[in-house]
Amino acid sequence: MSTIREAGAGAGASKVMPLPPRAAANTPLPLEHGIARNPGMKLDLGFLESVRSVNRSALERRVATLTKRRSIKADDQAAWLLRAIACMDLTTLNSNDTDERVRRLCAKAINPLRRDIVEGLGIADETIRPAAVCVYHPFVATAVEALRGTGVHVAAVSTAFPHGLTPLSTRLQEIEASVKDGADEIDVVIPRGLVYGAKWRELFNEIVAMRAACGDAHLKVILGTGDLSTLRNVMLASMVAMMAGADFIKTSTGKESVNATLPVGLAMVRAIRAYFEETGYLIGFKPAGGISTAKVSLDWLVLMKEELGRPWLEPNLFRFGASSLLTDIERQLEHHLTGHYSANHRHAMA
Ligand SMILES: O=C[C@H](O)COP(=O)(O)O
Repeated sequence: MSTIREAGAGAGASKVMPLPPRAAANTPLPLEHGIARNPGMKLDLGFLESVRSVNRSALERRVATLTKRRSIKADDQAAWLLRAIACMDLTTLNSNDTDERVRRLCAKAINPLRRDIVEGLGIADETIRPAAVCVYHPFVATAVEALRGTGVHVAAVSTAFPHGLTPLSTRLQEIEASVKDGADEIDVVIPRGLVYGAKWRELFNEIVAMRAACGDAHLKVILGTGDLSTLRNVMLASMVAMMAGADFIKTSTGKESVNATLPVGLAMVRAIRAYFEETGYLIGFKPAGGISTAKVSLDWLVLMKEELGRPWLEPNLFRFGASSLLTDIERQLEHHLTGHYSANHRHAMA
């Protein structure tokens, strides 16, 4: 039987960026899991203006180094894949979603791995589940009911997902309705035009209002990076979202023609680091869209570990937004145990 070591303790564990010391100097607000919630700050236009350009080839080189030179093998890999499940927002955002489909997805979230795999891995006494199920607003109440008492959060995509193009008042009402139905995480999408027009103040004010509408629900701000044209825009939009009080910044809706990519993710992660160095607050990161293989999920985990450190391997600071990743992870874990791959249809819907 395999022995599972804690993800982050084995391969890929070297050269972790030490956390800068400023966190201890702050006295931020208490929050569940011991992470202080980002209260936001004043919009710092001077900082934004100081960001001239972002070096794409340097980011690409860094990503190549991280993903090619660091491979995670065997038992370490199984542990990291279990970590990927724990950091997952198991998602369905389709035009043909139904209550029944959402209930099935919630059942999968409660038991993400087949019994024989759980027993084979020797983790029957552990509870490994995705961090959240992510749905459209009409299915929030269904998901809340199906997941009650399990510890799995319910995330709703709000604010005219995936484009963000309705009046702000309508988008705020959407958030309030999802919170009222029981969503404790709200994924909002920004109107990309505010970024093209460098309307940073307007973007900031919108996100501040969204954060207020969320109340205690956590706010994930989706940038739609595939639409933002430049890495500088990605960096600036990331900073504005964090200054406005985002708990997480998220790459994509999954509906853009280009979704989560590692170099763009790295630019956002560097923005998280800069915000941390400025304020002492730890902001979460959620790559989403097109992350469907176990191998790619490992690349993202290594990136987080190497760039930000161990705290960003926890679900309170890192999530995958993914609709089909769990299926491949389950297949890889079965392969780890048996040496064989089974067909996708042998794994319950994810
Ligand atoms: O926020 C999550 C994404 O919409 C999921 O995208 P995906 O279906 O490509 O995994």
